[in-house]
Amino acid sequence: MSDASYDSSIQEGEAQFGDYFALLKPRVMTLVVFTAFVGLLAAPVPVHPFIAFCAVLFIAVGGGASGALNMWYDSDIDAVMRRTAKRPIPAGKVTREEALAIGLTLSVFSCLFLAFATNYLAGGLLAFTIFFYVVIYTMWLKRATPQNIVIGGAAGAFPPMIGWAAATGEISTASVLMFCLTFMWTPPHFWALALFMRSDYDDAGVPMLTVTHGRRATRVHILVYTVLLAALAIALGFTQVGGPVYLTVAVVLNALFLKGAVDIWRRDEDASEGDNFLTERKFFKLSLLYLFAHFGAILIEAGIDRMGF
Ligand code: HEM
Ligand SMILES: CC(C)=CCC/C(C)=C/CC/C(C)=C/COP(=O)(O)OP(=O)(O)O
Repeated sequence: MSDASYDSSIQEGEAQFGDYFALLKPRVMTLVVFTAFVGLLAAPVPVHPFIAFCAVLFIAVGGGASGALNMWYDSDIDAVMRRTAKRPIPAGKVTREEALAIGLTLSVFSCLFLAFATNYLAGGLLAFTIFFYVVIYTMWLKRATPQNIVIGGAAGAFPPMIGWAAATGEISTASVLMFCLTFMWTPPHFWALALFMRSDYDDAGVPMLTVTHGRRATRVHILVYTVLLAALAIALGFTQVGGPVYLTVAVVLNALFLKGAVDIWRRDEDASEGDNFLTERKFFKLSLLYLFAHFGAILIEAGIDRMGF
């Protein structure tokens, strides 16, 4: 369970708007929201621009709310890890109680508003996604098993399905395919970060794969998941979400991603310190471009379909 001991260091009135905003994990959520936006616009039904705007806004707020709840629960871990020690709660800017209140309030409002602005399925899916990230991943899996990312990754894969449901009121094959793409992408995305963050998870006692099975096994896992991801991503090119533009993007990016995974796999542990984990850092950055480009291509394909080409 989380420890609130450092809350005593909070000085009243110190928190600024930026500290509360940081609770929402805005940088991570930009790409999450983009995938939801693509899910919404790729759906083959016209959506009024104002409704589309509201839907994306409420999904963004719901995603942010789940980030605040994650920071509330994980404040003990965040205080120990270098990467997260400056977050608003461990930095003493925001109390755990404030983060909990903000997270719960925004969660309830975002789900209700999305349900009323679009439909109950979309609102329900958003609620389930928040529940999955906060309760299943953060409170349970993250501290329990090295498979935390593999199973918990489902949380981050739901947003395109939420967007699609907001537009259509349905779950369809196309939206499930988008889910699968993000789901398979999450483990290599995260394990690369775990590799170059080296001792962080070790210090915090979080059973990430790097900690429980070691760095060598993590490199092998990255390669295996990247091969599976490449097969899936290219196969999607021949489904209803794909087309020539998507296929071109998928072939190029999967070739680069596979090369990155092989470079990581071949890495000599002793060289790690010397080149400052450049290989892993590059792969992590490439993972962000990878998902952005695939979803961008899905959006272009939907636009081409709609124009009747
Ligand atoms: C459960 C699944 C996921 C895990 C465990 C995970 C883990 C992480 C972690 C630990 C970071 C570093 C964040 C930081 O230092 O604040 C990160 C960064 C990032 N993640 Fe993920 N991620 C997941 C899913 C996703 C998904 C689904 C997306 C987008 C669709 C995403 C997009 C990003 C982006 C854009 C960044 C870079 C943020 C920055 O520039 O600071 N992640 N991820
Ligand atoms: C719409 C909606 C509800 C979207 C949620 C999407 C989602 C689950 C994104 C996951 C993003 C993320 C930063 C995970 C970090 O894991 P972590 O919490 O272990 O990372 P940390 O160590 O940086 O806190």
